[in-house]
Amino acid sequence: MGFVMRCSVGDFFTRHFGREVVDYLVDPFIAGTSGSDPDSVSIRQSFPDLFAIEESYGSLLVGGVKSGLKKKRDSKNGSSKVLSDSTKALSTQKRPRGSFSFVGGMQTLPHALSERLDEESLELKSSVLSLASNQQGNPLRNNWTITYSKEGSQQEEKHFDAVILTTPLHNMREIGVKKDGIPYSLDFIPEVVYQPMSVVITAFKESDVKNALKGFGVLVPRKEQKNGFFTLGTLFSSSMFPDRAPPGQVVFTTFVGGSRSRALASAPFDEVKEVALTDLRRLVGAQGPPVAVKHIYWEQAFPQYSLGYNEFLSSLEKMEGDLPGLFYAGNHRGGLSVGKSIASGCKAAGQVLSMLEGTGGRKLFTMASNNVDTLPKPAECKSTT
Ligand SMILES: C=Cc1c2[nH]c(c1C)Cc1[nH]c(c(CCC(=O)O)c1C)Cc1[nH]c(c(C)c1CCC(=O)O)Cc1[nH]c(c(C)c1C=C)C2
Repeated sequence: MGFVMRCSVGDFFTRHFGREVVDYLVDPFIAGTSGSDPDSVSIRQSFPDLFAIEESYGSLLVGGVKSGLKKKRDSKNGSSKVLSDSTKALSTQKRPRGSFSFVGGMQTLPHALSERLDEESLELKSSVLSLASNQQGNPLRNNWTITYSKEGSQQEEKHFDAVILTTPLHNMREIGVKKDGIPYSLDFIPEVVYQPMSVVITAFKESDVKNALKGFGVLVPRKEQKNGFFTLGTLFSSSMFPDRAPPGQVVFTTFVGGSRSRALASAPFDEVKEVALTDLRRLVGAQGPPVAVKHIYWEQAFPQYSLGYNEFLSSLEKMEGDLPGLFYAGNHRGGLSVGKSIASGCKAAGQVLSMLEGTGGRKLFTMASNNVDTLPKPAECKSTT
């Protein structure tokens, strides 16, 4: 059981389908959904349905057939029995999938959120220096003290009933947490690996791109490095979201780096741009110079859902148990996507509300980042897909 719990996506698919499937199907999928690689990520987190089938039936084929038959039987009988955790995963109804964005890009979301907050509730360009909890007295009233400095100026202190933390965990270690005046060590929380990523956005004249840009984009298997392809993949951004390019132009978003090439992710602009343009020429037939190029480097773009992810989750639960009123949410709890991150935040907000219910508590501090440095401007918020 321990082996299955810590099994990687690569091991799992190699065992069931062989290494070629891993190299040419699973590897690009993992790169395109996390910037990681099949041998470093947990099967349990990445493919929970397949994990549950193997756990329940010992075989994907037998499990697939039996769970299919069971589903048929259940729907025939109108059965609404309480299901075990593993069979719940198998019977969960398909949710609609796909990418989404907003008119004006993803920044529209934080803009819209900031618009709804008054000035006093939103502290930007601030560094949190310490988080201190005082469990004596009424445990649910004002027992969190946040010390922070705004734009490097003098320290300020504020008191809250609850704190939702969404920073990467290494930020939290830097901040330092205290419980009843004594430092509370977070050393029991396993280290989280973050993938670095360079994102290169290029615009071309439509007439300079030979290939038809059908679908989401293109993903590159790691094995293709031997043939001189060094990007992870490219999204056809203006095919997915037409408002991203003016008429007569197309826009690509190319990803470089991740666990596949950490050093390349942080290479200088000219080098990363050349890698992106070389692949674009060969993959989509982009000719001539691009109309525009933009490069963004994210030192810690995505947290990796490593093999020990379950131990990581247990340690978060221990921390929240030890420090009542502190909740952890974000893209390393329950999924990387924007939708799952929003769901994680909503869940934490719900937990705070139920904790405060009946206590008269009201004050809530959400620490979205230790390094927020731009004041978002309000913008229209419309879903495009
Ligand atoms: C090539 C690199 C990357 C591309 N997108 C991302 C990277 C690292 C980032 C990313 N894409 C998705 C997620 C959310 C994953 C999740 O937890 O749900 C993240 C962090 C979504 C996604 N991207 C692709 C698929 C199939 C999905 C899942 C969609 C769904 O759940 O329905 C494929 C894909 N990603 C990229 C390309 C070029 C591509 C396919 C052509 C770029």
